[in-house]
Amino acid sequence: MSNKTISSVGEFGFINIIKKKFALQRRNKQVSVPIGDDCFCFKSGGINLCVTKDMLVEDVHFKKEWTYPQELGAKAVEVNVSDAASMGGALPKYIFIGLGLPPETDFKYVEKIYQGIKNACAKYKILLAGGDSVKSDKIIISVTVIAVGGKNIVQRTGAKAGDLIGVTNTFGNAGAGVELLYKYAGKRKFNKEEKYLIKKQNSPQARLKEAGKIAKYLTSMTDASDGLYVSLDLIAAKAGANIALEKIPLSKELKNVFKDKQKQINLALFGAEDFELVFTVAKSKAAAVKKLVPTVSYIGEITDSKKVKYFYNGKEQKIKYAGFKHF
Ligand SMILES: Nc1ncnc2c1ncn2[C@@H]1O[C@H](COP(=O)(O)OP(=O)(O)O)[C@@H](O)[C@H]1O
Ligand SMILES: Cc1ncc(C[n+]2csc(CCOP(=O)(O)OP(=O)(O)O)c2C)c(N)n1
Ligand SMILES: [Mg+2]
Repeated sequence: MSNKTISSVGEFGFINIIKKKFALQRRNKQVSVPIGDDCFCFKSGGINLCVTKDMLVEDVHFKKEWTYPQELGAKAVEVNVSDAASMGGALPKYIFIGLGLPPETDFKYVEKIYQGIKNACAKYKILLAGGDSVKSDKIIISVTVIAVGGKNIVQRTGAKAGDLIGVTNTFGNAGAGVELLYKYAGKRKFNKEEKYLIKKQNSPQARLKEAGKIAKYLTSMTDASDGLYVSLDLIAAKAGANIALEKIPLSKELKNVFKDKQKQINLALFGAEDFELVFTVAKSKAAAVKKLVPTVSYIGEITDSKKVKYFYNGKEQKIKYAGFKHF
């Protein structure tokens, strides 16, 4: 036994250790996308089934004072549907809900979480298939979604030099929302633009339809749960990329509430939880993708430099990771 802590190993370090430990077990012909992508996919009866799990934990992903329980239930579903969307619009079919609840939790509160889960499941035609319920110190919602992959499964890997890097919509809103909540919740009222940013934090919407429309054109894709910077590292780091920071789309609300340009860029790169898709596409197909999903912006290009380089109006900027860390 070593005396290392999980913090010193880090989230990604820990996942890599697990991947290695189970390497032999993964050599299986049915597996089409192994551990390490947004979903695990395996072939069954000629179709690809895609499975994903994401959790929401009180005081890590939300605070009870900041979020309605309905929003929480719906968000727990949306963040998982977002992982299915990232595989090229895999259609979510079944959901399992693991709940950890402090015994003194108001029953009405739990019912409202389930109302949120039900609303989101109805939106995507997902069937509740089971779960587990246990006592815990904090509220935990652990969701597993099983989805049916489309004809084109899109993985995080696959980007080629010369491909354009696209995003489905604006970045930084959800991070801005949570920053406002930390600073001002319970202290003062929020204005309309601030409320817009907070809504983006509490009620993210998976880009499932968009993903399905454009999947056949894409060479790689992921969803930006950990922020645009991490997503770009995931899809581009092995090849390399040049990113034009001034091209990252920002909402007018973000620009009005946070006037400083550098702050806007930091929120876009490191704010996280926007659940927009980040993808790559051959240049010749980029216009077709934009036509299908008009909110798409192209923010850079894949290179063969093995590094993600950032530029602002052509001038290179050194950017260091400054985002959320679980451990
Ligand atoms: N505790 C764990 N045990 C096994 N696999 C894990 C664990 N945590 C994360 N993973 C896997 O590591 C990969 C990356 O996880 P994560 O960064 O959470 O992805 P996502 O942002 O799509 O939720 C995924 O394949 C996920 O299933
Ligand atoms: C109370 C509170 N504090 C901090 C945050 C910010 N936050 C929590 S988790 C997270 C990163 C994304 O969550 P994770 O569980 O890593 O998602 P995954 O990549 O697995 O989909 C961020 C930015 C928040 N949403 N709420
Ligand atoms: Mg996850």
